[in-house]
Amino acid sequence: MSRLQLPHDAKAGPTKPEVRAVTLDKLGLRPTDHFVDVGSCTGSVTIEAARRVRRVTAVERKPNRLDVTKKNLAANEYDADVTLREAEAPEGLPEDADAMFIGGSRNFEAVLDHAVETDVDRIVMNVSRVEPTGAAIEAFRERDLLDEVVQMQVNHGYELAGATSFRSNNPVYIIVGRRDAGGLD
Ligand SMILES: C[S@@+](CC[C@H](N)C(=O)[O-])C[C@H]1O[C@@H](n2cnc3c(N)ncnc32)[C@H](O)[C@@H]1O
Repeated sequence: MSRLQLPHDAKAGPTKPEVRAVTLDKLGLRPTDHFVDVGSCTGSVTIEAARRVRRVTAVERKPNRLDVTKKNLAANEYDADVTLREAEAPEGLPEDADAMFIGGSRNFEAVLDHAVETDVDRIVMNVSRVEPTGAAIEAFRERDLLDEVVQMQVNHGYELAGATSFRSNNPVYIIVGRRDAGGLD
């Protein structure tokens, strides 16, 4: 398939390509999965998942951002059946998801409760600020979901005085959860 295209922009996205790559790897998506993207925004994760699984539900609370998800989906090739829902999760979440990405952190505890109640197998949440990261790790731990926490910092090279220097992006914390996880090693 062609490279991911995101011709339409939205303020809070996209999840950066390198972070997406690790996030998708940790989600361990399978062709038979129903995947749910909480806070789809530009749709970058929705589209990547739609190329890997049979069914995707994208939930976004802001109508203008859900519209960006829709337009960016239209600019890409994918095979999945994709449902777009304008809602603030846990509202709008399906009852039969296998894997969930939480890119939007509002109500994340209630979202995790829904995931536990509906037996979601794999959950990944990305957070960039430190205090909410701590609260999210604790929420995963309390629900026996916590499997791994990855801190990721990406630096991109640029030319400086005829040589290469690096510009750093802010670090991102990738919290990886699995049903009945045993906690961190
Ligand atoms: C950091 S952005 C996610 C970026 C997205 N993964 C992308 O690649 O464009 C977070 C998004 O989640 C949405 N959001 C936050 N909490 C939400 C919730 N509980 N339900 C639905 N959307 C939510 C915000 O409106 C925002 O668009």
